[in-house]
Amino acid sequence: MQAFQDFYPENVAHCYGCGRLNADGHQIKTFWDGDETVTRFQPKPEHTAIPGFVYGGLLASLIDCHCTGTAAAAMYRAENRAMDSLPAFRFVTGSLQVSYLKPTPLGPQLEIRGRVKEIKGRKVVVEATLYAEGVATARGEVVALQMPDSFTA
Ligand SMILES: CCCCCCCCCCCCCCCC(=O)SCCNC(=O)CCNC(=O)[C@H](O)C(C)(C)COP(=O)(O)OP(=O)(O)OC[C@H]1O[C@@H](n2cnc3c(N)ncnc32)[C@H](O)[C@@H]1OP(=O)(O)O
Repeated sequence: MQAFQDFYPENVAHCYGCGRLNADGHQIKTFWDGDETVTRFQPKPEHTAIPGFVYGGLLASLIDCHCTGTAAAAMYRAENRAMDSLPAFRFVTGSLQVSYLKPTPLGPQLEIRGRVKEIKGRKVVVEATLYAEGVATARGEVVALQMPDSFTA
């Protein structure tokens, strides 16, 4: 099954968090699960904050890219379009808010689940919860905006 990120056009597929063409990046993969979206990610030992626990910046990055991917997929769904149809929707982060609820243990695979809160014009608001072994350890919200033309290099 193809992930949302597998549909990103080449010129927006280098993001450190989600770009499939960024060999050194996280290359997250996000899928629909009913009305929710899900990403699973295995942190590495170098993603340490305090020994035994995951660095919060990584968690923010996972939530960020999970939500921008969800925003793009949700816009396709709202318009009843296939994700490989043109023109492509491209989203960037307007704002990213993260609350760290509990320390996130380093070791288990993490699961991020997202839900679309609002679609309005070029804006999609997505909320996400990050779980370690079924326990919610972080929660976030992203305001994703369709990328203006000025963003392309
Ligand atoms: C699946 C198939 C694939 C298809 C293909 C997909 C490609 C998918 C590529 C992904 C690629 C990786 C993405 C990674 C995530 C980053 O790491 S992206 C990098 C970090 N983000 C940035 O650098 C963004 C920099 N900021 C900007 O470029 C501009 O400020 C923005 C965010 C585009 C907004 O500017 P704008 O479009 O002129 O916004 P504007 O028209 O003023 O406002 C529109 C609405 O958004 C709201 N808004 C605007 N800015 C903000 C803000 N900063 N905070 C909150 N709300 C805001 C406004 O209040 C307004 O809301 P309403 O009044 O309509 O309710």
